[in-house]
Amino acid sequence: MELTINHLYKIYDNGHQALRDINLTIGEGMFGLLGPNGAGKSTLMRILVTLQAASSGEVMVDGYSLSKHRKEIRQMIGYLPQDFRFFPKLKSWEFLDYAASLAGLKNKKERRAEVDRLLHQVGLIHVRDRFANKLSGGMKRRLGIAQALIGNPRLIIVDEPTTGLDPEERIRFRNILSHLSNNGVIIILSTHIVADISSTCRSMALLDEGEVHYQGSPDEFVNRAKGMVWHADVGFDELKTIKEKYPVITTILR
Ligand SMILES: Nc1ncnc2c1ncn2[C@@H]1O[C@H](COP(=O)(O)OP(=O)(O)OP(=O)(O)O)[C@@H](O)[C@H]1O
Repeated sequence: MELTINHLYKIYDNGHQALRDINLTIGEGMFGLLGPNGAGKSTLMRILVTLQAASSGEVMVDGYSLSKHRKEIRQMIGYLPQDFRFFPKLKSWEFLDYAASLAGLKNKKERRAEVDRLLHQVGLIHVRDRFANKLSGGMKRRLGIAQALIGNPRLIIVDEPTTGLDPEERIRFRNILSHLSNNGVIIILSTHIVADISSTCRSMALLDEGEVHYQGSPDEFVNRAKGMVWHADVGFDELKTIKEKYPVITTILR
């Protein structure tokens, strides 16, 4: 299983160039995509899951071309979008059951078994009867990843799943992904948070203003940055000034 991105560009209708000549080769395991707000991470992810077309360039997944074999590639994909919402008034298991039936699991008994397997996998079996929109933030993200796992996808794309989670839930979520990544699948994790990547990903890319600025191992990335990285809580105006003076690796909106 391999994903290759060659000379990918995205220019929005308003002329904004969101991706510029992206070239990446991503193998099995967990791949981290790091970058500040507006770097182009979600744009890249939406292109990879076929929700949005690139302006030019090519993506190959396991020998299939994204432009020519959308159907085949869609069958391989599990996706947790950044702004994932649940239907109100559905219990956790009902939500997954509905998502599984949309995904083509017609047999009711098999579907129920699959739903319980997924709930176990993400540590939510004890809240299977709780309404999905009443779960904690971390539980909601785990239910989101459970829906992304329906049909055993081989390419799992997760867009900023840990933003806003407390440290314990963040680690729990990372561990679920890390565990999944040992099964011959590709997991692409987009995040603002360096620790999400350094603790779990085999390789990574740093994206900023639509361009790849680093590609390689998280260890090397952290080593290169040692002694040169600062953390600061700043307002929008101050951030502008800082950006003019220093390279900003990542930003988190509070
Ligand atoms: N539909 C659109 N039309 C025009 N510009 C867009 C559109 N969607 C996104 N953009 C712009 O493209 C750039 C990249 O956006 P994108 O959402 O991919 O960034 P991101 O790295 O995911 O940021 P965040 O972490 O804030 O979600 C941003 O400057 C954004 O304003």
